[in-house]
Amino acid sequence: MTLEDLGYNSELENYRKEKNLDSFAVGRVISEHKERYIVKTDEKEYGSEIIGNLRFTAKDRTDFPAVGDWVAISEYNDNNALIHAIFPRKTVIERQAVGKHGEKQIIATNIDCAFIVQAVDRDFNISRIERYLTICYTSNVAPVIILNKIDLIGEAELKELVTKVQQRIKQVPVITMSNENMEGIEKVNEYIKKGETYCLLGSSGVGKSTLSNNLSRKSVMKTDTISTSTNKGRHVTSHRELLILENGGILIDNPGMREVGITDSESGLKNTFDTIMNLSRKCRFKDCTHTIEIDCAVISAVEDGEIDRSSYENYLKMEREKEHFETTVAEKRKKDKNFGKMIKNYKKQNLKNN
Ligand SMILES: Nc1nc2c(ncn2[C@@H]2O[C@H](COP(=O)(O)OP(=O)(O)OP(=O)(O)O)[C@@H](O)[C@H]2O)c(=O)[nH]1
Ligand SMILES: [Zn+2]
Repeated sequence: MTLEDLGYNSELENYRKEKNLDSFAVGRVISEHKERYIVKTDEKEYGSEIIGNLRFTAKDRTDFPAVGDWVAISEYNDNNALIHAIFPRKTVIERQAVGKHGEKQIIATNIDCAFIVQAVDRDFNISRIERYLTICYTSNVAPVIILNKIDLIGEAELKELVTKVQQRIKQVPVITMSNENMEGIEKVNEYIKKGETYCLLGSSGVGKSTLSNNLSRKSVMKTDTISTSTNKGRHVTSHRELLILENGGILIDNPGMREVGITDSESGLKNTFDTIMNLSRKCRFKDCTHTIEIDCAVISAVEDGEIDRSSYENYLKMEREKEHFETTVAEKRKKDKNFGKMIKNYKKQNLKNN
């Protein structure tokens, strides 16, 4: 195993030299659980935590390591290491943090290409594909659509589904496959290049784990857990979330990939709904919301059937989610600022009184 097998490249090596990180070892975060990280190097895996300085300078959760990150570490015993620095992230897939409005949570970093997996039976839903697509475009991750479980439907039905997808989503490759009879798996493999990192996005039950098993050398997914002793004498067991695939690609399979909410996804929405975006230039009002305005080019196009109505409705829904996220962030900032002011005044007051 070399670092290159894990996706290390000259860009990262240049950064290491530039920042004088030569005295540290380099590894990739392959799992995270409650601020304990498993970092894989070319030699072994370490249970790791971050150094105090990294914690104190962190502005929010996104400054903490995440699965997929490259990190500089120092070994402090055979099994454990300290994380001193996180290398710059090429891409970041993040979502609205569960239960914490206006906060982001990183799901995985440094992903080159995402497979958006959907099953052709009950799960099939183009709006959901558009949602994952928006997430990909927001994070600069190249998308590929996989329609799985094609063994469950007939050829004609499949053809119809593919046409439907391609009518609404242009310029994204669509692969049809089955884990059951292995049809189409080789088409998935064609997209996987050595040293590049991939992930599977999709709802529960669409066949992601089965597919990653089929793509990886060994069936390690659900069976293989690793146990790492911590400095506190505890044992942490965690699933490996990063796999090396048969043809040298790296696959991140992370539980967070199942439900991914919209954050500040301006660029993602623009790319996913490019037809709507292009048309909106023809609306009478510059700030047209394409809902109630007169002379709205988007509404006209929906009425003429030029834009699919469910695609339009999906766009409006995600736009609202995006706005909700942004408003919450703005309100939070204001609150934090007011709180900061209060502390400052309090300190001033204290100085005066003493
Ligand atoms: N008929 C059929 N069943 C499949 C196919 N792929 C997966 N399955 C079945 O679908 C079920 C769910 O598959 P998983 O691979 O666990 O799905 P998942 O997306 O990983 O689900 P989560 O782990 O909950 O996110 C299992 O019973 C699989 O055997 C397929 O191509 N055809
Ligand atoms: Zn409009």
